[in-house]
Amino acid sequence: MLFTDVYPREPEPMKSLHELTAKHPWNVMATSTDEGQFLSMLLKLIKAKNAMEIGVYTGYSLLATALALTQDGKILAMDINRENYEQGLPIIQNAGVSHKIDFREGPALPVLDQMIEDGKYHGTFHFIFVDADKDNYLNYHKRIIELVKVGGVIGYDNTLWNGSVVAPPDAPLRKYVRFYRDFVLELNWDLAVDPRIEICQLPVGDGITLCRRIS
Ligand SMILES: C[S@@+](CC[C@H](N)C(=O)[O-])C[C@H]1O[C@@H](n2cnc3c(N)ncnc32)[C@H](O)[C@@H]1O
Repeated sequence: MLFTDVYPREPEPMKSLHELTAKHPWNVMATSTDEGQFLSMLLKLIKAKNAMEIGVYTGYSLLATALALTQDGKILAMDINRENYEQGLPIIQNAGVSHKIDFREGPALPVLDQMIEDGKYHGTFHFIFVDADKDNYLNYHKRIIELVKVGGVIGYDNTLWNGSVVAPPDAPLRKYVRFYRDFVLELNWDLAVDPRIEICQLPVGDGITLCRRIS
């Protein structure tokens, strides 16, 4: 992400990053480390085999994940929009990893509910990446904490939410950033006190919080 994505657009010449951060210090929280590279490294380190992704879009993080899973790895990928997934699919196919992907079109919550009800998926996922509707992150957490293995990892994307999580209440935020900020803040608070996990919030991309299930 570029700092120009974070900073409210103004009809005036671009200022230096120094000037912007001096005026709105939360901008420094917007970083540009590549999320795909990070996921790839993490998944290889933990030797992830069974993964899930909520929020696929055109499949950038999905491709990084599918490439990094073990040879026999599988990823359940969910998104309400198949068209976007299909746009990126040729690249996934060229990379030779499409056989690892089980794509389901539709909202993720009912699928998770079904998996919980089935019982056989409890504690089976090595890695779960959540990058979808921010207002549902806590609903996802309630469910996927049951589905991830003890010792496995959940990654929540956008937990710095354009740096807005530390912006003052009257900060000039874009409308959608302001709308979802409270949901992200609530998630961050809840994760911080959840005794079932240990967490680490990283300034990768727009902020990724890793949660290792400990009980
Ligand atoms: C930020 S994009 C995902 C980007 C992708 N993870 C990447 O890094 O390349 C968010 C996606 O979440 C999807 N989404 C929104 N609400 C959803 C829901 N209730 N269930 C599943 N996917 C949803 C959107 O359709 C969108 O494609």
